[in-house]
Amino acid sequence: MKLLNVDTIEEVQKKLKSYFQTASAQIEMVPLRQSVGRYLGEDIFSDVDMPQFRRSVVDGYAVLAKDTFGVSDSMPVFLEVAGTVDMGKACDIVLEPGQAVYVPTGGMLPQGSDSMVMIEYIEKLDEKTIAVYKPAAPNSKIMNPGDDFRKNEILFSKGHRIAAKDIGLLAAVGKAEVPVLRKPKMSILSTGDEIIEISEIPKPGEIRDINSSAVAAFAEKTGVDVRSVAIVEDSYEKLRIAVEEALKESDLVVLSGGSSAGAKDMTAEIIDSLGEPGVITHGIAMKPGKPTIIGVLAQKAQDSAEGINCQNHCCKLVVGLPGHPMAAIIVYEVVVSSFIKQYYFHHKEEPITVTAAITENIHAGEGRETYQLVSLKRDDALQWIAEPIHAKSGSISQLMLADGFVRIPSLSEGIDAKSRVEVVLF
Ligand SMILES: Nc1nc2c(c(=O)[nH]1)N[C@H]1C(S)=C(S)[C@@H](COP(=O)(O)OP(=O)(O)OC[C@H]3O[C@@H](n4cnc5c(N)ncnc54)[C@H](O)[C@@H]3O)O[C@H]1N2
Ligand code: MOO
Repeated sequence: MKLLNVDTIEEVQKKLKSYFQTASAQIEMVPLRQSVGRYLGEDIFSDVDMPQFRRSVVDGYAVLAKDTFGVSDSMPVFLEVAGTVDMGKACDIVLEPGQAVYVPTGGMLPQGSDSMVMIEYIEKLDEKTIAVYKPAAPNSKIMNPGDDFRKNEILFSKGHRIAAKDIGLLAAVGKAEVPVLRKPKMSILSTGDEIIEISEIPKPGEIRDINSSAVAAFAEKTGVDVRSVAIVEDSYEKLRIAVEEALKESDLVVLSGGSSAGAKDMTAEIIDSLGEPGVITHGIAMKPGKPTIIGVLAQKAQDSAEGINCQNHCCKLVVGLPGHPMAAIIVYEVVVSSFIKQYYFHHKEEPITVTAAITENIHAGEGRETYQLVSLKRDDALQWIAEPIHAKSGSISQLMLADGFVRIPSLSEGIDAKSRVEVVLF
Protein backbone atom coordinates (compact mmCIF):
# COMPACT_ATOMS: atom_id res chain seq x y z
CA MET A 1 0.00 0.00 0.00
CA LYS A 2 1.66 3.20 -1.22
CA LEU A 3 0.03 5.39 1.45
CA LEU A 4 1.97 3.62 4.18
CA ASN A 5 5.16 4.97 2.67
CA VAL A 6 4.78 8.69 3.11
CA ASP A 7 7.32 11.50 2.54
CA THR A 8 7.90 14.42 4.85
CA ILE A 9 7.37 17.89 3.40
CA GLU A 10 11.16 18.36 3.34
CA GLU A 11 11.55 15.13 1.35
CA VAL A 12 8.92 16.31 -1.14
CA GLN A 13 10.72 19.64 -1.51
CA LYS A 14 14.05 17.87 -2.05
CA LYS A 15 12.54 15.63 -4.72
CA LEU A 16 10.96 18.60 -6.50
CA LYS A 17 14.28 20.43 -6.42
CA SER A 18 15.93 17.62 -8.33
CA TYR A 19 13.46 18.11 -11.19
CA PHE A 20 12.91 21.84 -11.19
CA GLN A 21 16.25 23.15 -9.91
CA THR A 22 17.34 24.88 -13.10
CA ALA A 23 13.97 26.24 -14.10
CA SER A 24 14.77 29.58 -15.71
CA ALA A 25 12.60 32.65 -15.57
CA GLN A 26 10.41 33.65 -18.47
CA ILE A 27 10.01 37.39 -18.47
CA GLU A 28 7.31 39.57 -20.00
CA MET A 29 6.92 43.35 -19.95
CA VAL A 30 3.76 44.84 -18.46
CA PRO A 31 2.68 48.48 -18.12
CA LEU A 32 3.64 49.85 -14.69
CA ARG A 33 0.14 50.11 -13.23
CA GLN A 34 -0.67 46.56 -14.28
CA SER A 35 2.37 45.20 -12.46
CA VAL A 36 0.85 45.22 -8.96
CA GLY A 37 0.77 41.63 -7.68
CA ARG A 38 3.32 40.43 -10.25
CA TYR A 39 6.83 39.16 -9.42
CA LEU A 40 9.87 40.98 -10.75
CA GLY A 41 11.80 39.14 -13.45
CA GLU A 42 14.98 41.18 -12.92
CA ASP A 43 16.71 43.20 -10.24
CA ILE A 44 15.71 46.87 -10.53
CA PHE A 45 18.43 49.53 -10.29
CA SER A 46 18.02 53.29 -10.11
CA ASP A 47 19.04 55.08 -13.30
CA VAL A 48 19.38 58.52 -11.67
CA ASP A 49 20.17 60.17 -8.35
CA MET A 50 16.98 61.21 -6.60
CA PRO A 51 16.73 64.12 -6.44
CA GLN A 52 19.11 64.85 -9.28
CA PHE A 53 19.61 68.46 -8.16
CA ARG A 54 19.57 70.35 -4.87
CA ARG A 55 15.88 71.00 -4.36
CA SER A 56 13.83 73.16 -2.01
CA VAL A 57 11.03 71.43 -0.07
CA VAL A 58 9.33 74.74 0.82
CA ASP A 59 8.27 78.03 -0.77
CA GLY A 60 10.79 80.57 0.43
CA TYR A 61 14.21 82.11 -0.04
CA ALA A 62 17.49 80.30 -0.56
CA VAL A 63 20.11 81.83 1.71
CA LEU A 64 23.54 81.24 3.16
CA ALA A 65 22.65 79.88 6.62
CA LYS A 66 25.38 81.82 8.40
CA ASP A 67 23.86 85.11 7.15
CA THR A 68 20.82 84.32 9.33
CA PHE A 69 22.55 83.21 12.54
CA GLY A 70 21.34 85.11 15.62
CA VAL A 71 18.37 86.82 13.92
CA SER A 72 15.07 87.08 15.78
CA ASP A 73 11.67 88.80 15.55
CA SER A 74 13.20 91.94 17.05
CA MET A 75 16.50 91.71 15.19
CA PRO A 76 16.07 90.62 11.54
CA VAL A 77 18.79 90.48 8.88
CA PHE A 78 18.22 92.35 5.63
CA LEU A 79 19.17 90.45 2.47
CA GLU A 80 19.33 91.56 -1.14
CA VAL A 81 17.00 89.58 -3.48
CA ALA A 82 19.26 88.35 -6.27
CA GLY A 83 16.56 86.71 -8.40
CA THR A 84 13.80 84.09 -8.68
CA VAL A 85 14.10 80.45 -9.65
CA ASP A 86 11.64 79.14 -12.25
CA MET A 87 10.12 75.69 -11.70
CA GLY A 88 11.41 72.98 -14.00
CA LYS A 89 14.39 75.11 -15.08
CA ALA A 90 18.06 74.88 -14.15
CA CYS A 91 19.14 77.79 -11.93
CA ASP A 92 22.25 79.64 -13.06
CA ILE A 93 22.22 82.30 -10.32
CA VAL A 94 25.23 82.20 -7.99
CA LEU A 95 24.26 83.46 -4.54
CA GLU A 96 26.74 85.75 -2.79
CA PRO A 97 26.86 86.35 0.99
CA GLY A 98 24.17 88.87 1.97
CA GLN A 99 21.84 87.74 -0.83
CA ALA A 100 18.64 85.67 -1.06
CA VAL A 101 16.93 84.03 -4.06
CA TYR A 102 13.23 83.15 -4.22
CA VAL A 103 12.74 79.38 -4.76
CA PRO A 104 9.31 77.70 -4.99
CA THR A 105 8.77 74.20 -3.47
CA GLY A 106 10.59 71.73 -5.73
CA GLY A 107 12.72 74.42 -7.38
CA MET A 108 16.51 74.17 -7.80
CA LEU A 109 18.69 75.94 -5.23
CA PRO A 110 21.22 78.45 -6.55
CA GLN A 111 24.91 77.72 -6.13
CA GLY A 112 26.33 79.34 -3.01
CA SER A 113 23.14 78.85 -0.94
CA ASP A 114 22.92 76.11 1.68
CA SER A 115 19.52 76.57 3.27
CA MET A 116 15.93 77.76 2.82
CA VAL A 117 13.88 80.21 4.88
CA MET A 118 10.11 79.80 4.52
CA ILE A 119 8.17 82.83 3.31
CA GLU A 120 6.31 82.83 6.64
CA TYR A 121 9.50 84.07 8.31
CA ILE A 122 10.42 86.89 5.94
CA GLU A 123 9.05 90.29 5.15
CA LYS A 124 9.31 91.72 1.66
CA LEU A 125 10.45 95.30 2.13
CA ASP A 126 10.73 96.14 -1.59
CA GLU A 127 11.47 94.32 -4.89
CA LYS A 128 15.13 94.03 -3.95
CA THR A 129 15.12 93.55 -0.15
CA ILE A 130 13.75 91.07 2.39
CA ALA A 131 13.98 90.98 6.16
CA VAL A 132 14.59 87.51 7.64
CA TYR A 133 13.22 86.96 11.17
CA LYS A 134 14.21 83.33 11.80
CA PRO A 135 17.66 81.71 11.64
CA ALA A 136 18.09 78.84 9.15
CA ALA A 137 20.35 75.90 9.94
CA PRO A 138 22.62 74.68 7.11
CA ASN A 139 20.81 72.10 4.92
CA SER A 140 17.41 72.89 6.36
CA LYS A 141 14.31 72.57 4.14
CA ILE A 142 16.31 71.21 1.23
CA MET A 143 16.96 67.81 -0.36
CA ASN A 144 20.46 67.12 -1.59
CA PRO A 145 21.20 65.01 -4.69
CA GLY A 146 20.85 61.31 -3.82
CA ASP A 147 19.08 61.99 -0.49
CA ASP A 148 16.22 59.70 -1.57
CA PHE A 149 18.24 57.13 -3.56
CA ARG A 150 21.45 57.04 -5.54
CA LYS A 151 22.11 56.14 -9.16
CA ASN A 152 22.86 52.40 -9.68
CA GLU A 153 21.46 51.48 -6.25
CA ILE A 154 19.59 48.14 -6.20
CA LEU A 155 16.00 48.97 -5.31
CA PHE A 156 14.19 45.65 -5.78
CA SER A 157 15.43 42.09 -6.26
CA LYS A 158 14.22 39.58 -8.82
CA GLY A 159 11.30 37.64 -7.35
CA HIS A 160 9.99 40.56 -5.32
CA ARG A 161 6.21 40.72 -5.46
CA ILE A 162 5.21 44.20 -6.57
CA ALA A 163 2.81 45.94 -4.21
CA ALA A 164 0.90 49.18 -4.70
CA LYS A 165 3.42 50.88 -2.40
CA ASP A 166 6.27 50.01 -4.84
CA ILE A 167 4.72 51.68 -7.88
CA GLY A 168 5.89 55.19 -6.99
CA LEU A 169 9.52 54.13 -6.76
CA LEU A 170 9.30 52.20 -10.03
CA ALA A 171 7.82 55.32 -11.62
CA ALA A 172 10.68 57.41 -10.18
CA VAL A 173 13.22 55.21 -11.98
CA GLY A 174 11.37 55.36 -15.28
CA LYS A 175 9.84 51.88 -15.40
CA ALA A 176 6.91 52.65 -17.68
CA GLU A 177 7.05 48.94 -18.44
CA VAL A 178 8.13 46.45 -15.81
CA PRO A 179 9.86 43.10 -16.42
CA VAL A 180 7.79 40.49 -14.59
CA LEU A 181 7.83 36.72 -14.47
CA ARG A 182 5.29 34.98 -16.64
CA LYS A 183 2.32 33.62 -14.70
CA PRO A 184 2.27 29.82 -14.71
CA LYS A 185 -0.93 28.42 -16.16
CA MET A 186 -2.94 26.04 -14.02
CA SER A 187 -5.84 23.70 -14.70
CA ILE A 188 -7.95 22.42 -11.83
CA LEU A 189 -9.94 19.21 -12.06
CA SER A 190 -12.34 18.00 -9.39
CA THR A 191 -12.94 14.30 -9.54
CA GLY A 192 -15.77 12.24 -8.16
CA ASP A 193 -19.17 10.93 -9.29
CA GLU A 194 -20.74 12.77 -6.36
CA ILE A 195 -19.39 16.21 -7.33
CA ILE A 196 -21.87 18.59 -8.99
CA GLU A 197 -21.64 22.16 -10.30
CA ILE A 198 -22.13 24.80 -7.62
CA SER A 199 -25.17 26.20 -9.45
CA GLU A 200 -27.02 22.90 -8.95
CA ILE A 201 -29.06 21.72 -5.94
CA PRO A 202 -27.44 18.61 -4.47
CA LYS A 203 -29.51 15.43 -4.36
CA PRO A 204 -28.82 12.81 -1.65
CA GLY A 205 -25.27 11.52 -2.11
CA GLU A 206 -24.16 14.56 -4.11
CA ILE A 207 -21.97 17.47 -3.05
CA ARG A 208 -21.27 20.83 -4.69
CA ASP A 209 -17.75 21.30 -6.04
CA ILE A 210 -16.09 23.31 -3.28
CA ASN A 211 -12.48 22.53 -4.12
CA SER A 212 -12.20 23.97 -7.65
CA SER A 213 -13.34 27.44 -6.65
CA ALA A 214 -11.47 27.42 -3.35
CA VAL A 215 -8.17 26.26 -4.85
CA ALA A 216 -8.58 28.61 -7.84
CA ALA A 217 -9.05 31.54 -5.45
CA PHE A 218 -5.88 30.67 -3.51
CA ALA A 219 -3.96 30.16 -6.77
CA GLU A 220 -5.09 33.48 -8.21
CA LYS A 221 -4.19 35.22 -4.96
CA THR A 222 -0.61 33.99 -5.45
CA GLY A 223 -0.56 35.24 -9.04
CA VAL A 224 -1.30 32.05 -10.98
CA ASP A 225 -3.21 32.16 -14.27
CA VAL A 226 -6.03 29.66 -13.69
CA ARG A 227 -6.96 28.56 -17.19
CA SER A 228 -9.72 26.08 -16.55
CA VAL A 229 -11.65 24.33 -13.83
CA ALA A 230 -13.76 21.28 -14.50
CA ILE A 231 -15.53 18.37 -12.82
CA VAL A 232 -14.61 14.92 -14.07
CA GLU A 233 -16.44 11.76 -13.11
CA ASP A 234 -14.69 8.71 -11.68
CA SER A 235 -13.85 7.11 -15.01
CA TYR A 236 -10.25 6.15 -15.76
CA GLU A 237 -10.53 7.05 -19.46
CA LYS A 238 -12.40 10.35 -18.92
CA LEU A 239 -10.01 11.46 -16.19
CA ARG A 240 -6.95 10.45 -18.22
CA ILE A 241 -8.18 12.44 -21.24
CA ALA A 242 -9.02 15.42 -19.01
CA VAL A 243 -5.53 15.42 -17.44
CA GLU A 244 -3.89 15.01 -20.87
CA GLU A 245 -5.88 17.95 -22.28
CA ALA A 246 -5.11 20.06 -19.20
CA LEU A 247 -1.39 19.36 -19.60
CA LYS A 248 -1.52 20.79 -23.14
CA GLU A 249 -2.63 24.21 -21.95
CA SER A 250 -1.16 24.37 -18.45
CA ASP A 251 2.15 24.22 -16.61
CA LEU A 252 0.49 22.73 -13.56
CA VAL A 253 -2.49 20.47 -13.16
CA VAL A 254 -4.18 20.23 -9.80
CA LEU A 255 -6.70 17.49 -9.16
CA SER A 256 -8.77 17.05 -6.07
CA GLY A 257 -10.29 13.84 -4.81
CA GLY A 258 -9.23 10.41 -5.88
CA SER A 259 -5.93 10.51 -4.04
CA SER A 260 -6.47 8.09 -1.16
CA ALA A 261 -6.38 4.32 -1.23
CA GLY A 262 -10.01 3.65 -2.21
CA ALA A 263 -11.07 1.48 -5.14
CA LYS A 264 -11.86 4.44 -7.40
CA ASP A 265 -8.73 6.35 -6.54
CA MET A 266 -7.04 6.26 -9.89
CA THR A 267 -5.20 9.60 -9.95
CA ALA A 268 -1.79 8.03 -9.27
CA GLU A 269 -2.25 5.42 -11.98
CA ILE A 270 -3.21 8.08 -14.51
CA ILE A 271 -0.21 10.29 -13.67
CA ASP A 272 2.09 7.29 -14.08
CA SER A 273 0.51 6.47 -17.44
CA LEU A 274 1.19 9.95 -18.81
CA GLY A 275 4.98 10.01 -18.70
CA GLU A 276 8.19 9.93 -16.72
CA PRO A 277 9.01 10.08 -13.86
CA GLY A 278 5.28 10.04 -12.91
CA VAL A 279 4.27 9.88 -9.26
CA ILE A 280 7.19 10.92 -7.07
CA THR A 281 5.28 11.05 -3.79
CA HIS A 282 2.13 9.23 -2.74
CA GLY A 283 1.37 10.36 0.76
CA ILE A 284 2.82 13.24 2.78
CA ALA A 285 3.47 13.15 6.52
CA MET A 286 1.20 16.09 7.21
CA LYS A 287 -2.10 16.51 9.00
CA PRO A 288 -4.39 17.12 7.28
CA GLY A 289 -3.26 16.12 3.83
CA LYS A 290 -1.76 12.67 4.11
CA PRO A 291 -3.33 11.27 0.92
CA THR A 292 -1.61 13.77 -1.40
CA ILE A 293 -0.03 12.74 -4.68
CA ILE A 294 2.81 14.63 -6.32
CA GLY A 295 3.60 13.77 -9.93
CA VAL A 296 6.18 15.19 -12.30
CA LEU A 297 5.92 14.78 -16.06
CA ALA A 298 8.91 15.61 -18.19
CA GLN A 299 8.03 17.18 -21.50
CA LYS A 300 11.48 16.63 -22.97
CA ALA A 301 13.02 13.78 -21.05
CA GLN A 302 16.77 14.32 -20.88
CA ASP A 303 18.27 11.14 -19.59
CA SER A 304 21.49 11.99 -17.87
CA ALA A 305 23.61 10.54 -15.10
CA GLU A 306 21.34 12.33 -12.61
CA GLY A 307 18.22 10.99 -14.26
CA ILE A 308 15.57 13.22 -15.77
CA ASN A 309 16.38 16.85 -15.21
CA CYS A 310 13.79 19.40 -16.19
CA GLN A 311 15.30 22.56 -17.56
CA ASN A 312 13.35 25.67 -18.50
CA HIS A 313 10.12 24.36 -17.06
CA CYS A 314 10.03 21.38 -19.37
CA CYS A 315 8.66 19.43 -16.43
CA LYS A 316 5.05 19.84 -15.44
CA LEU A 317 3.71 19.31 -11.97
CA VAL A 318 0.55 17.27 -11.44
CA VAL A 319 -0.79 17.32 -7.90
CA GLY A 320 -3.54 15.15 -6.50
CA LEU A 321 -4.98 17.03 -3.54
CA PRO A 322 -7.04 15.17 -0.96
CA GLY A 323 -10.77 15.45 -1.57
CA HIS A 324 -11.66 16.79 1.86
CA PRO A 325 -11.94 20.56 1.26
CA MET A 326 -10.00 21.78 4.28
CA ALA A 327 -7.20 19.31 3.55
CA ALA A 328 -7.16 20.31 -0.14
CA ILE A 329 -6.76 23.99 0.73
CA ILE A 330 -4.05 23.47 3.35
CA VAL A 331 -2.02 21.17 1.09
CA TYR A 332 -2.41 23.69 -1.73
CA GLU A 333 -1.08 26.52 0.44
CA VAL A 334 1.71 24.59 2.15
CA VAL A 335 2.98 22.48 -0.74
CA VAL A 336 1.77 23.76 -4.12
CA SER A 337 1.72 27.48 -3.47
CA SER A 338 5.21 27.48 -1.97
CA PHE A 339 6.48 25.40 -4.93
CA ILE A 340 5.02 27.95 -7.36
CA LYS A 341 6.51 30.89 -5.46
CA GLN A 342 9.92 29.24 -5.44
CA TYR A 343 10.16 27.89 -9.00
CA TYR A 344 7.98 30.16 -11.09
CA PHE A 345 8.23 33.41 -9.17
CA HIS A 346 11.75 33.14 -7.64
CA HIS A 347 10.14 34.61 -4.55
CA LYS A 348 12.41 34.33 -1.52
CA GLU A 349 10.71 36.72 0.90
CA GLU A 350 9.36 34.98 3.99
CA PRO A 351 5.62 35.33 4.62
CA ILE A 352 4.67 37.78 7.35
CA THR A 353 3.74 35.89 10.51
CA VAL A 354 2.13 36.98 13.75
CA THR A 355 3.45 35.74 17.10
CA ALA A 356 0.59 34.87 19.41
CA ALA A 357 -0.11 32.94 22.61
CA ILE A 358 -2.07 29.76 21.86
CA THR A 359 -5.13 29.36 24.07
CA GLU A 360 -5.18 25.52 24.28
CA ASN A 361 -2.84 22.51 24.25
CA ILE A 362 -2.38 21.19 20.70
CA HIS A 363 -1.23 17.61 20.20
CA ALA A 364 1.39 16.74 17.62
CA GLY A 365 0.15 14.49 14.86
CA GLU A 366 1.83 11.08 15.39
CA GLY A 367 4.70 11.32 12.94
CA ARG A 368 2.91 13.93 10.82
CA GLU A 369 3.48 17.67 10.73
CA THR A 370 0.26 19.22 11.95
CA TYR A 371 -1.28 22.35 10.45
CA GLN A 372 -3.63 23.82 13.00
CA LEU A 373 -6.06 26.51 11.86
CA VAL A 374 -6.35 29.41 14.29
CA SER A 375 -8.28 32.60 14.63
CA LEU A 376 -6.43 35.64 16.01
CA LYS A 377 -7.80 37.94 18.67
CA ARG A 378 -6.37 40.56 21.03
CA ASP A 379 -6.45 39.97 24.79
CA ASP A 380 -7.08 42.73 27.36
CA ALA A 381 -3.40 43.72 27.22
CA LEU A 382 -3.75 44.03 23.40
CA GLN A 383 -1.45 41.00 22.85
CA TRP A 384 -2.35 38.58 20.03
CA ILE A 385 -3.87 35.28 21.09
CA ALA A 386 -4.45 32.34 18.72
CA GLU A 387 -7.60 30.30 19.24
CA PRO A 388 -7.47 26.87 17.58
CA ILE A 389 -10.33 26.12 15.21
CA HIS A 390 -11.49 22.54 15.64
CA ALA A 391 -12.85 21.55 12.28
CA LYS A 392 -12.96 18.23 10.46
CA SER A 393 -11.00 18.30 7.25
CA GLY A 394 -14.14 17.25 5.37
CA SER A 395 -15.90 20.44 6.48
CA ILE A 396 -15.58 23.97 5.11
CA SER A 397 -17.60 26.40 7.25
CA GLN A 398 -14.88 26.99 9.88
CA LEU A 399 -12.29 28.12 7.34
CA MET A 400 -13.90 31.54 7.14
CA LEU A 401 -13.05 32.03 10.83
CA ALA A 402 -9.38 31.21 10.34
CA ASP A 403 -6.78 33.95 10.06
CA GLY A 404 -3.98 31.49 9.45
CA PHE A 405 -2.35 28.32 10.64
CA VAL A 406 0.27 27.17 13.12
CA ARG A 407 2.80 24.49 12.12
CA ILE A 408 3.53 21.82 14.73
CA PRO A 409 6.59 19.72 13.82
CA SER A 410 6.04 15.97 13.76
CA LEU A 411 8.74 15.20 16.32
CA SER A 412 7.50 17.68 18.89
CA GLU A 413 5.36 16.78 21.87
CA GLY A 414 2.77 19.30 20.75
CA ILE A 415 2.19 22.81 22.02
CA ASP A 416 1.18 23.75 25.54
CA ALA A 417 -1.52 26.30 26.20
CA LYS A 418 -0.20 29.85 26.59
CA SER A 419 3.04 29.12 24.67
CA ARG A 420 4.04 31.47 21.85
CA VAL A 421 3.35 30.29 18.31
CA GLU A 422 4.03 31.72 14.85
CA VAL A 423 0.83 32.14 12.87
CA VAL A 424 1.24 32.06 9.08
CA LEU A 425 -1.49 34.32 7.77
CA PHE A 426 -3.84 33.32 4.93
N1 LIG B 1 -8.60 3.81 3.96
C1 LIG B 1 -8.31 5.12 3.97
N2 LIG B 1 -9.29 5.97 3.71
C2 LIG B 1 -9.03 7.28 3.71
C3 LIG B 1 -7.74 7.75 4.04
C4 LIG B 1 -6.73 6.82 4.29
O1 LIG B 1 -5.57 7.16 4.57
N3 LIG B 1 -7.05 5.50 4.23
N4 LIG B 1 -7.53 9.09 4.11
C5 LIG B 1 -8.67 9.95 4.38
C6 LIG B 1 -8.34 11.31 4.21
S1 LIG B 1 -7.36 11.97 5.40
C7 LIG B 1 -8.81 12.03 3.17
S2 LIG B 1 -8.43 13.71 3.05
C8 LIG B 1 -9.62 11.47 2.12
C9 LIG B 1 -9.04 11.81 0.76
O2 LIG B 1 -9.74 11.13 -0.17
P1 LIG B 1 -9.58 11.33 -1.73
O3 LIG B 1 -8.52 12.32 -1.98
O4 LIG B 1 -9.46 10.03 -2.37
O5 LIG B 1 -10.92 12.04 -2.09
P2 LIG B 1 -12.33 11.43 -2.29
O6 LIG B 1 -12.42 10.10 -1.69
O7 LIG B 1 -12.69 11.62 -3.70
O8 LIG B 1 -13.14 12.48 -1.42
C10 LIG B 1 -13.02 12.62 -0.04
C11 LIG B 1 -14.16 13.47 0.48
O9 LIG B 1 -14.05 14.78 -0.05
C12 LIG B 1 -15.21 15.12 -0.81
N5 LIG B 1 -14.81 15.89 -1.98
C13 LIG B 1 -14.02 15.45 -2.96
N6 LIG B 1 -13.88 16.41 -3.89
C14 LIG B 1 -14.59 17.45 -3.48
C15 LIG B 1 -14.86 18.74 -4.04
N7 LIG B 1 -14.34 19.12 -5.20
N8 LIG B 1 -15.66 19.58 -3.36
C16 LIG B 1 -16.21 19.19 -2.18
N9 LIG B 1 -15.98 17.99 -1.61
C17 LIG B 1 -15.20 17.13 -2.25
C18 LIG B 1 -15.79 13.81 -1.20
O10 LIG B 1 -17.15 13.89 -1.54
C19 LIG B 1 -15.50 12.96 0.03
O11 LIG B 1 -16.45 13.22 1.01
O12 LIG B 1 -9.67 10.08 2.22
C20 LIG B 1 -9.89 9.58 3.54
N10 LIG B 1 -10.04 8.18 3.43
O1 MOO C 1 -5.75 14.32 6.31
MO1 MOO C 1 -7.22 14.25 5.32
O2 MOO C 1 -6.19 14.89 4.16
O3 MOO C 1 -8.37 15.41 5.09
O4 MOO C 1 -8.03 14.41 6.90
